[in-house]
Amino acid sequence: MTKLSVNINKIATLRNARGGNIPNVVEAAKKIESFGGQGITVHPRPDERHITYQDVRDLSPIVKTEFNIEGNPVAKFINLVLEAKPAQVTLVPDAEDAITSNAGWNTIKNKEFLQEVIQEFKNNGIRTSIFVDPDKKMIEGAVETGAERIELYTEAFAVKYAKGDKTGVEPYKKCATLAHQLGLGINAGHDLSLENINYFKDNVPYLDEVSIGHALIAEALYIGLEKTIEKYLELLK
Ligand SMILES: CC(=O)[C@@H](O)[C@H](O)COP(=O)(O)O
Ligand SMILES: NCC(=O)COP(=O)(O)O
Repeated sequence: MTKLSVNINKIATLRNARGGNIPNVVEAAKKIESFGGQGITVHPRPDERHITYQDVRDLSPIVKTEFNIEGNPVAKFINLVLEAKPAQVTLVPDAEDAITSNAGWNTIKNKEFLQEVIQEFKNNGIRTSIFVDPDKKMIEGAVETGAERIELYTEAFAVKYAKGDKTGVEPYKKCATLAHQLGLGINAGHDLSLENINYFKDNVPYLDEVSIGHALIAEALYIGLEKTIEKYLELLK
């Protein structure tokens, strides 16, 4: 079974639009868990445009499933993660001004840096995952960093799938098989949705977990959060 971790960034985006506390991200996380969500993902960005550092501190004691914090491991982020002690940290090489995550790590060029950061998280009992493009060389490089998992960056698959081109899944199949052979766990995320998740899941082996936010929160506007989560869980069985 592939676990569903719900990314709640967009709930914070809505809250921040008015500056108050509606919707409340802590209450939303509790509801998501009560609806069957198997994890909560947040991606605090340096400008705190959605999830704030304080949100991470508030969520940390209340998340009962798997708490996953994503971000670029700059000093401020590392300190926050060490304080929050989530089950998993996902390292993403996103630039400060990027509108959203737009590339995976070059695991070869950044090997020493990643080894150092990953070791620090491991010493603190936090599972590490690194965001990578579906490129075999980057998967081989990921093993060298000491990360326990990779998160396959699924935007390229999602873009092709939306155009009716199902071949976009091929590199993901190959990379997931290789990653599994090399002993890595496999997560995936970015632009996954009710439209494409079933095809991805059925075609990519050894998928431990997907984190889904943007589409899931948008879909919930039409059919409600509970029903949306139910549908994902059914498609991920
Ligand atoms: C790491 C990743 O894939 C991103 O999808 C991310 O977590 C979403 O971030 P935004 O909500 O800021 O677009
Ligand atoms: N790691 C990917 C994630 O958490 C959610 O990405 P998206 O569904 O908001 O594109």
